Amino acid sequence: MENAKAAHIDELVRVSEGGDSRRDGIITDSWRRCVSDYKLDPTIRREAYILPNEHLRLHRDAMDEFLRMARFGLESLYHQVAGMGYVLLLTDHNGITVDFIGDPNIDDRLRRAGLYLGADWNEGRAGTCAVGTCIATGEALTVHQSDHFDTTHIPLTCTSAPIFHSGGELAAVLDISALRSPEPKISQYLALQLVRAYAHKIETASLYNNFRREWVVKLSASHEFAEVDPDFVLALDGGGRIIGFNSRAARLLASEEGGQGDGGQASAVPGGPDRSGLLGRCFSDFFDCQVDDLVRFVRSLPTDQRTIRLRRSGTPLFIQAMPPPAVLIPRPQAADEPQLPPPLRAVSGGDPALKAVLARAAKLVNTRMSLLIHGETGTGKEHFAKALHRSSVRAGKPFIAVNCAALPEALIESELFGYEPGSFTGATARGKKGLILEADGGTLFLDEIGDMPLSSQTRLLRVLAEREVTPIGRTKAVSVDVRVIAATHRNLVDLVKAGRFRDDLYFRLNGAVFTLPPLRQRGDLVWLIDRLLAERSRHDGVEYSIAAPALAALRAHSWPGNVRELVNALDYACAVCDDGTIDLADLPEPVQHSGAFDAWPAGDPPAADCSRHGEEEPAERLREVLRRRRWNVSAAARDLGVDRSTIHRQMRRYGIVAPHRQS
Ligand SMILES: Nc1ncnc2c1ncn2[C@@H]1O[C@H](COP(=O)(O)OP(=O)(O)OP(=O)(O)O)[C@@H](O)[C@H]1O
Repeated sequence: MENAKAAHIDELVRVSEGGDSRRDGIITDSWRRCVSDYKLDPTIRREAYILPNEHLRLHRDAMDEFLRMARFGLESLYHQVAGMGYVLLLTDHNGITVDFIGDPNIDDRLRRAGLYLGADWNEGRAGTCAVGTCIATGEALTVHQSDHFDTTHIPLTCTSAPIFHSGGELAAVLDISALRSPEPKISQYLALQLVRAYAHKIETASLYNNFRREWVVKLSASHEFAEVDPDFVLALDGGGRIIGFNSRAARLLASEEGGQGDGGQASAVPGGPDRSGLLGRCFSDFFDCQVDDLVRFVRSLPTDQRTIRLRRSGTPLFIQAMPPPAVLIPRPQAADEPQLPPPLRAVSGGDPALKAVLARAAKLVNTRMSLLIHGETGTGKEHFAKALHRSSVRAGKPFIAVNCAALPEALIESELFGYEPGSFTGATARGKKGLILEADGGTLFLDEIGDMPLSSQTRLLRVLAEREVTPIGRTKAVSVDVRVIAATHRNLVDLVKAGRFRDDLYFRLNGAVFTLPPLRQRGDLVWLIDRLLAERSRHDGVEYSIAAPALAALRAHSWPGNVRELVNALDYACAVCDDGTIDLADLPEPVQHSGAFDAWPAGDPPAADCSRHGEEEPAERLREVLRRRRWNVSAAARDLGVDRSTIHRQMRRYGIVAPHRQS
């Protein structure tokens, strides 16, 4: 053994003085650095150095989030090599071991060898070693037995790979080491491939984590792997500029710049990723694809047809583009907004027309006045009536809803007013209380009141005027305390004119008329989608989210069935989507096909979609996105999942002018 050490020192001295060596160049270069740069003396043995706990804590704290994220990668790798005598180390960019997994049965031996938490493997202190030399070169490598500079470490075999931050700086080193191993260095070849693969996984996971709110482009030579395990990953800002990359992407683009076009062989370019040149460069400088075309790739093109080419080498790559998730932020209540009772506040996300309706309704919740709600089918008339009821002092009493259009004319009176036992043919022996009396103390909601027969209207009028009901077959009236809220999608004035609706009933009802806007005019569609999905998530125990193209299609749809249609569309989408993410293809056909991508670029959105009170909200939203993206139209288009021409058209429509174009 002593002879072996002496021979090792001889070799070190000879090589560091410029002599030949059969070792890898990366090892002999490191030996020479150790002697000339770090002034290490090969004849002096240095034991492994373990940092005191308080110093180690500082190193760990500095990379807390990264450590949490990398831990899963470490554990999966350890699982792969369990029982083979390996220890896993994760060091920071200084070579300090900040995480470690090893066999606790040999804890003491590992600690003595420096294969332990807190060990310092910087090349300047430990000499040539896998971690230190990996830090010095940016390369993955194996430092096997006598490759080590310091004779203390000669028994070890250590293999390391670098993990880079998304901007190219070294973040950490992943190392897999063993106290003993077979003599030939080739025995560590698989360890080298494994450690490279896991370093790549951790690096890419960290990139996804850092750029959750930006475009992430995944590229691979194989379409099957482009989604699940891409080689090359880039993060782009809204303007299509590169704001992050994994090291394979950096190597690929660096080699493309150098004209070598290595076709994506990740390890072909020595020296680690290009740390300076990529950030801020345009995606389209490197690929034959304008960044605006990325939108196309998140749509329904089959994965095996989603290819782009590197501009210089022409190498084809399969692409997957992940748009930023839709930003669904509930609007905070402005300080000057009137305080609404919570059930009424929950009806709107800030649509101006609806806000005015709710503010007026809040003042009337506890009056005895009858109310009339007008609005297209599915606009939420009953929903609003319930919110009024829940906001009132009657909240603890019944809310009885009657659909006048669904009740047969012959039954409407007996259902509403009730009857005495045996008062008419077909009457039950026990009689019936009637819905109006059922609602005593509470609210009676008469849906589709325009369909109520004239005779019933007369009796209803009496209930409203005299606050009493006379059940069929009874002579004496029963007093009743109900708040009547009626609703209709019809024009009651036209019905009055046609003699089909009593004018005195109309006048009694129309003291307080609320008109609910159709969904296509509401400016709080995104809020409503968010709210409905949150409800659904709570109900199903699944966290639903919505992809930008799907959101764009929902925005572009004209919603003839109003909120009911939206509820149904989202129910359907939640049922068919995978992993809780609603994509364009998960929406019902009619919604998909009136989506922004199909309908808007060809022409303006339907004029009816933006009538007066609906306009403020989308205009403000568009202005906000443009401001956030510093008036970069392409970036705003990508955020909203539409194309640039749509944004320009919408800007003209709402009179929005970028500050640098204002005269
Ligand atoms: N603001 C809202 N928030 C959540 N869900 C809503 C909202 N408004 C309406 N809905 C839902 O939309 C659907 C239709 O609402 P509702 O039945 O109240 O409409 P309507 O105008 O009374 O319909 P119709 O005229 O056909 O009777 C219901 O499932 C309701 O729960």
